[in-house]
Amino acid sequence: MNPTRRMAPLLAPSLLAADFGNLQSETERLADSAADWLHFDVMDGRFVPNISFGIPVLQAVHRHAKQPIDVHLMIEEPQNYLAAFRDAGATNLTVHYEACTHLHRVVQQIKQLGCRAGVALNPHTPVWVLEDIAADLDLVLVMSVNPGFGGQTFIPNTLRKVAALKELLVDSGSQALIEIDGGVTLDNAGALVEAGADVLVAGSFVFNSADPVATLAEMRQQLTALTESGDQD
Ligand SMILES: O=C(CO)[C@H](O)[C@H](O)COP(=O)(O)O
Repeated sequence: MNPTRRMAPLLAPSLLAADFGNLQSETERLADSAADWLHFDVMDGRFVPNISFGIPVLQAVHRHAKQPIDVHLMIEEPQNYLAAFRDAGATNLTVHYEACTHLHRVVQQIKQLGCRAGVALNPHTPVWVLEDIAADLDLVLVMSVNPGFGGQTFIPNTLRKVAALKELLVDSGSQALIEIDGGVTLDNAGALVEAGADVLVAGSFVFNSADPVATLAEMRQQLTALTESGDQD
């Protein structure tokens, strides 16, 4: 086996782009899809200029979900809500670097709750800020749009950033997964995986398509083919 080969990425459709009037059926139809995680975007109108949904909605989604729920907290003072989100069904809890003065403490709190600990970086935040905490992380979420809204255009600099992050994680001996969030489509997914992405979040591309389950299957098929062809190198 080629030691540098890429694994097919995990797929995490973002429920931000789902039909909120039918969240039960939206969640249930993903149950047997190619989705590995369900991505759940929490926005507070303070850290980001938009409000989405919170703890009671996560509880409701969790009742109908088969996949682990990947909770992305785009909120200020996330440390005050971690246990509530864990109790509501979060498997992964990702907080923003830019929202945490005491990031190390918050990461330890997430781990003590038994969740995977993730840290998200806004597009302007360089990856080197994670140098001294990388080894403690399970997940680094790279925002490839400015957080707050679905349906935005992918920021191309993300590719360079993912490659730099991959190098930092390897140098730190960190096993953290690299997750990309914002504007992900089949046009950029392959390049992201080549750069080092392990998890792809996709909202509009999946839910605005005619058949979200078929779109996820197509993503899975194309990205698996890409990673398998890398095996022959
Ligand atoms: O975190 C987010 C916005 O802050 C969304 O998860 C992200 O934008 C995914 O949506 P889309 O694929 O439509 O860009």
